Amino acid sequence: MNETPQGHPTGWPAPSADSPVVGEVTVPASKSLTNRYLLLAALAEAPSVVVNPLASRDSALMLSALHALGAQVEAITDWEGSGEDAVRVTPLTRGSEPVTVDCGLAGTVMRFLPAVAALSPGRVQFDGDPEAKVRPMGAVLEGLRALGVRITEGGTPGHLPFTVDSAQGLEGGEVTIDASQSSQFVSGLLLAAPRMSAGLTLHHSGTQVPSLEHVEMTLKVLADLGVEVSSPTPFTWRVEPGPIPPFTVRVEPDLSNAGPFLCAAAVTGGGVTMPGWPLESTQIGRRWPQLLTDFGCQVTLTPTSEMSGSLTVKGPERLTSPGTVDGTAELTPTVAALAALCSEETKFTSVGHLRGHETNRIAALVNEVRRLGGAAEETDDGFRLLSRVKRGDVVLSYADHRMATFGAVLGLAIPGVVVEDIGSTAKTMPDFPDRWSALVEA
Ligand SMILES: O=C(O)C1=C[C@@H](OP(=O)(O)O)[C@@H](O)[C@H](O)C1
Ligand SMILES: C=C(OP(=O)(O)O)C(=O)O
Repeated sequence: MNETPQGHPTGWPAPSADSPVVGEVTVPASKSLTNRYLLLAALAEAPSVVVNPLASRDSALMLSALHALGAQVEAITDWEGSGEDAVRVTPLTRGSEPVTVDCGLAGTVMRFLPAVAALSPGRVQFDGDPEAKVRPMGAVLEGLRALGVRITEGGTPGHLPFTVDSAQGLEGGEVTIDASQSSQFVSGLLLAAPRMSAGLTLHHSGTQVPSLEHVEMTLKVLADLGVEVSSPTPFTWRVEPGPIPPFTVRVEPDLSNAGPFLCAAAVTGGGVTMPGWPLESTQIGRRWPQLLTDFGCQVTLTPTSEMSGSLTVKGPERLTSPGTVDGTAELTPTVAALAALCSEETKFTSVGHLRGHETNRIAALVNEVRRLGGAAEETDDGFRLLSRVKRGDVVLSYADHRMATFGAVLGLAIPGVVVEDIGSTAKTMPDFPDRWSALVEA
């Protein structure tokens, strides 16, 4: 194991592959879908059941927050003999006493729950990890203020911590925000909108919303539960007011977290199969088959039921860069691991908002590629990977699960990679090290 830098005395020696990685793997449920369903269950008319929810730090933070806001949460094992776990959520009823919500580092908690908190009278204090206090929150707070909610900020303006204080609940109506820094600003307001007495018409004032797939996911989840939603013009969304009927839903696997496992085949010339791949999905990870093909992999999806299929990725002898990778949002660190192993240059565009993710991912990726002997530089809307990484070293994680898995993927191809904090993967996949070893060391 390599020496780690001062202040990081331990680390996770990433397994390196001396032969192609071959195997079958499944991944836990989607973070984005789990947290949307849990939130909407807490706003529904009667108890709802979320089957196969993600069990990770981000979903635990969502459950604790909904509980603090007055929802009851019950874990069910072997739901109806299916062998799968589930959570039953009894909708929230708020008392008037002040409550605190710990957002940890979860964007879906810090951006989605302020509007939920504002639906009922009372004060809710939002706080989170030190890394969360630099993630942008301004558009959520300004949007709520424009809807009549009192927000008191306790730190840097436009950031955690803050208090949401709603005297009468939320009437809704019409509001304009700038969601250029995160699609979660849009989703957060839309998810609470059915319970606003006038519903909500939301306009985005900028030219781009990053990760629009996640807004599409929000609209689809609402529509599937019977809420009337529309997008009369680009960057305007309308959610009609009305009850959310109780529901039972099964959560899809997390296609973003599938990425590192599929990349294990890509970077070792191996073959990885993932059963249960949804044939249709609103997750941005649906882009993996195309992305992997663009880097020279052979990808096949064989339907095994009406809903899902078996996805197989076969890695090439040598990865080749597609040149430009555009708008990959939360997939970017994993795609960057592929690009960092290509001899050709790769330009990542329309991902400038990653500076407001779990860490400044643009700076983090450029730093870590350079540490491993590659050349990289930041651009306004992303970064360029200019030459291949050459040697193993410590890969810092910056408390970011996707930087940790970036290190894991590189470690397969470059011996001597040590991931500084593999524990950061607990955000969305607490057993990542075991799943990784089971696939790559089999
Ligand atoms: O709504 C969601 O569940 C998410 C939206 C995206 O946020 P950004 O638009 O800030 O990238 C994504 O990166 C994040 O991991 C999850
Ligand atoms: C950006 C991410 O998370 P969050 O939901 O905290 O924004 C991510 O998971 O890559």
